[in-house]
Amino acid sequence: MTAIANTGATAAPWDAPYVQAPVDATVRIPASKSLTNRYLVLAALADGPCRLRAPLHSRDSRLMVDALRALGAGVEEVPGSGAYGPDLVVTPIDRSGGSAAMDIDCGLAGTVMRFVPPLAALGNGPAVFDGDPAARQRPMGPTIAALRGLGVAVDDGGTNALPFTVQGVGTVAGGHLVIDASASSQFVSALLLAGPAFTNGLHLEHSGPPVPSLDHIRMTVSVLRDAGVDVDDSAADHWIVQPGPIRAFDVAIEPDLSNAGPFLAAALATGGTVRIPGWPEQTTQVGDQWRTILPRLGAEVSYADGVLTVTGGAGIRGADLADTSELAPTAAALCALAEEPSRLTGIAHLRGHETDRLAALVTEINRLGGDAEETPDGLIIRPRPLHAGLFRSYADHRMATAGAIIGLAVQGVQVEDIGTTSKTMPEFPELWRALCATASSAAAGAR
Ligand SMILES: O=C(O)C1=C[C@@H](OP(=O)(O)O)[C@@H](O)[C@H](O)C1
Ligand SMILES: C=C(OP(=O)(O)O)C(=O)O
Repeated sequence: MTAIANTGATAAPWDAPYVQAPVDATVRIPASKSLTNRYLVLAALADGPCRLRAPLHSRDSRLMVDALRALGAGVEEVPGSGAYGPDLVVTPIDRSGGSAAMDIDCGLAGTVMRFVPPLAALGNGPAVFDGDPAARQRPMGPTIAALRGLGVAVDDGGTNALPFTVQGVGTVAGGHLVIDASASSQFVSALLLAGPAFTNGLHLEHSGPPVPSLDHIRMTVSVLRDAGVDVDDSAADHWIVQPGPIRAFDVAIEPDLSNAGPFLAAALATGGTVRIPGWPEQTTQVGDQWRTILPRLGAEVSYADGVLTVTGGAGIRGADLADTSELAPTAAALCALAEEPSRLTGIAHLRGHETDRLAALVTEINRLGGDAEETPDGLIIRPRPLHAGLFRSYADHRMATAGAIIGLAVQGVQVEDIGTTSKTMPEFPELWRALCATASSAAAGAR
């Protein structure tokens, strides 16, 4: 397994397929980034070997695998039945042994830069964390402050950001800890995942403006409970994790419902139909919100026998959408093609994602002639005809896929650095081509 470097913007721009007939496609989506990387972390701390079936194989998951290997976990690829690569068998970290200094490359993965430092604190010896240039811009202060609050030395050269060194001393006492997680839910998830391995467990309290992306914290609590960990999240902004073993597990990873978004969006952008098999009936993934978001934008959505089917109508409606978290760039692309104004709220923290997504979306939609505006906590997007041009990605996979969605309906859109989709879905260009091919076989001018 080799690390995938970010491709940067050096490759030639990608001609986004422009589709003149409705798509009619069934798309099998690769596994969830958020679930894969949570299960990898839990497996590294578990009380025995664990198996991840049909996991994600992307840049972010490989960075996590490499980080856990550096900390002493064994991760082996074994044949499985997933469509997108082997299963993973993880042998947990042996925490009784010493370890040498290690380097952890976080790339641009929030899950690696936030979830792994608490594990390094439980290790022995220094761990140096760094990542892509853009990673050094992402908020890390609450992770650094939390570790210090737990008695772990962190040397960040005074920057409150990557790069930094965590001095693992083998054990973390845990106990009550107050953090401000208003910039990212990942600050909470990271500490909860390591909490059962702290000697006294963890009582984590958030103090500050609201925590975003609460679905992702519910996912963390759910995977911990499934592994036998006692977590009390009954009081808002408090999470109490009892110390104890993380039970070894064998789990099949759900498809990434956030990454299903651009494909489902193609149904609206072309007036076609897209079916996603393997859609879980019950899930903690934020992407399940597509079932409620897309009808508000004018789609028909139905679910039967594990297949989500989305059919677009004659046009795209506008909507007010709150707390869309990582779904926002995809939703914004649809809103840019809509016939009515839309407002996205509750996403101020997207300024600290792979790039400042609010600024990036406004710049790129407006560069194509659109009418998008930043608000303190989101975006307003008004209808205005778009034209051909370059849609820049800012090393952000969801910006690249937003450009692809717009390109379906606007002739002559090029996307800079489509390879950046390898962060969570290396198969994107190939799956998108296959999706678009279902339209070219239909009668041109059918829309
Ligand atoms: O825990 C996770 O897996 C994630 C949490 C969210 O982070 P934020 O809370 O920073 O939005 C989400 O946007 C990110 O893509 C994945
Ligand atoms: C915000 C995202 O990623 P990360 O896990 O790097 O925070 C995302 O995938 O939209």
